[in-house]
Amino acid sequence: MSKTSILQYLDAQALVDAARSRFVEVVTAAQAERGSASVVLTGGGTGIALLEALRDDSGSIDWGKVDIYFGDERFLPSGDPERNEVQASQALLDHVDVHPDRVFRMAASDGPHGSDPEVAAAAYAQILHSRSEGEPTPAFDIHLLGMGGEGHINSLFPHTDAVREEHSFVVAVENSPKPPPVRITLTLPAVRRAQHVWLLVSGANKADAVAAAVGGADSDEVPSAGALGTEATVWFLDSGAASKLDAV
Ligand SMILES: O=C(O)[C@H](O)[C@@H](O)[C@H](O)[C@H](O)COP(=O)(O)O
Repeated sequence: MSKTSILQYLDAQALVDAARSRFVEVVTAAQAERGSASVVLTGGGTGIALLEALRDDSGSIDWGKVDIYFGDERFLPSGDPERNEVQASQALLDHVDVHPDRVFRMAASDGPHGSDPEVAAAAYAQILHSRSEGEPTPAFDIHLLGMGGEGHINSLFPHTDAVREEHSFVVAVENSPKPPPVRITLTLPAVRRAQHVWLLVSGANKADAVAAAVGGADSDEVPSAGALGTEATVWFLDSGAASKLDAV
């Protein structure tokens, strides 16, 4: 059973700094052990802030030996500033020596798989399978996650087919309550393939969802409750996001 840790920080900056140094630790340890690492990036303000922090101080990470995946993507034309991969590139990927063949972006709506998000989702699932020697996906070293105020992670929102998906590892979402409406997302089975699942959550508006998830809510109600790593699940919280947790 994976261990869940709840780490509280004064503010979002301290949260991001702590996550950055742990990210460097885990990735460099994976590279020392097997020569490479695999990480899943997330969109959203806190997730992107972590990428910016890594750009400024990524320690001894050999970025050319990191496989980079995305937890979800807004299904928009390539280059659209709303796309997570565009924001991740501006924050980090354009500034470090990633290997272009080891960055796995989810398709754009004007990409090679056309305008059908289901086709694009299936194509990404195939990429994950092709990178994992017979397994459905790689055993990602780290899956980064932001969380919305109602507990969504990636593009998995409460009471949806996507959050209830138990078999597919990548699905299309066509009615996201968080704009834009059409997205591609890893599912909970995919999130749970990661050794380390990290939730980066800042703001008092998320405190209820944090308390519910940590308190054992059902993932259909609070999707982040279903985000569990095979080795460890870590909640990186600022004081606002942690403000509804019972005093220890
Ligand atoms: O594509 C997305 O929108 C993100 O993947 C989404 O899951 C995000 O992480 C949360 O909405 C939290 O976003 P903030 O950190 O900006 O609140």
